[in-house]
Amino acid sequence: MAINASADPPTPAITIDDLGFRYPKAERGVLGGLRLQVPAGQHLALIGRSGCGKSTLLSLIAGLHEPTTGTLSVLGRDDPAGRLASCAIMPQGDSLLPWLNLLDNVAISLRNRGVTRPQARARAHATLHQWGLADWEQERPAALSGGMRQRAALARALLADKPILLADEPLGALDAITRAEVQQWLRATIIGSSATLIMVTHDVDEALLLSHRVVLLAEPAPGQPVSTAASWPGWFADDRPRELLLGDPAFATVRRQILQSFADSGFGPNPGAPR
Ligand SMILES: Nc1ncnc2c1ncn2[C@@H]1O[C@H](COP(=O)(O)OP(=O)(O)OP(=O)(O)O)[C@@H](O)[C@H]1O
Repeated sequence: MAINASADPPTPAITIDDLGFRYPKAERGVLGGLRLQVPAGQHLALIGRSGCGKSTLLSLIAGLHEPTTGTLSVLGRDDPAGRLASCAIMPQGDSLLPWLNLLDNVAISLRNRGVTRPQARARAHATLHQWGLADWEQERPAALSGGMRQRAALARALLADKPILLADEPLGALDAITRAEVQQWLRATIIGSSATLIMVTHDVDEALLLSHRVVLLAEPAPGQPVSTAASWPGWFADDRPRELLLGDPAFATVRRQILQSFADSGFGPNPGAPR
């Protein structure tokens, strides 16, 4: 990941101003008064209680929904087609196609961009090789571990070569040990990507490890639409190994602050949520 070293402020890839959104026929809005700027190349982690609107926000950015109020632009385009054209989407789960082998699952991103089948397969093979998955490229997703599937899904999303990657709980289905391994691997792998990443996660450590900034979405008061409640710097630019970062007292302090803010945001429907 290139760190912007110039004195100029980084160009925003995504600008969200006073955004509100209500699903058709819903009694109340999901999001309201939301403001957010994501500089190009930044990794942003979105956290918030279940049902607070994180996936909805990703869909809005990708042009799959339209704001009810306010504005939202992606690389200067506010029309849905223009927003969608800039975004690769990694939905919850790995979303690999079960009837295709790994090679064709990854190659599909390039085929969608008009690349010929042989060329798409050659590039997919090179990527799978680079990511340690080439030995499994003829296997179907069901024959692979969860960690392998997630890596393949990420390879597919990155090969789409879009400037913005929207990932909805990309590691959510993994067990704790595999998840830690994939987090470490991801830190090393996406370091060279210039993509702007917006990632939803329920894991505060993961949010801090994989992002430059962590943003909490929460209701400002009970029953009100969710907005941006707070944000903290993330640790993605710190290249120390994951275990060292987790043991760093400064990291632990920010993690505590985030968990406290999360607890204080407990107006939502979660049973037993602290008030
Ligand atoms: N298609 C839809 N129509 C109506 N309401 C919806 C629709 N999709 C989501 N919602 C509602 O919008 C709210 C936000 O949902 P969303 O999936 O964005 O939350 P989330 O923060 O991503 O949740 P989670 O962390 O559990 O995945 C929820 O109350 C949900 O029930």
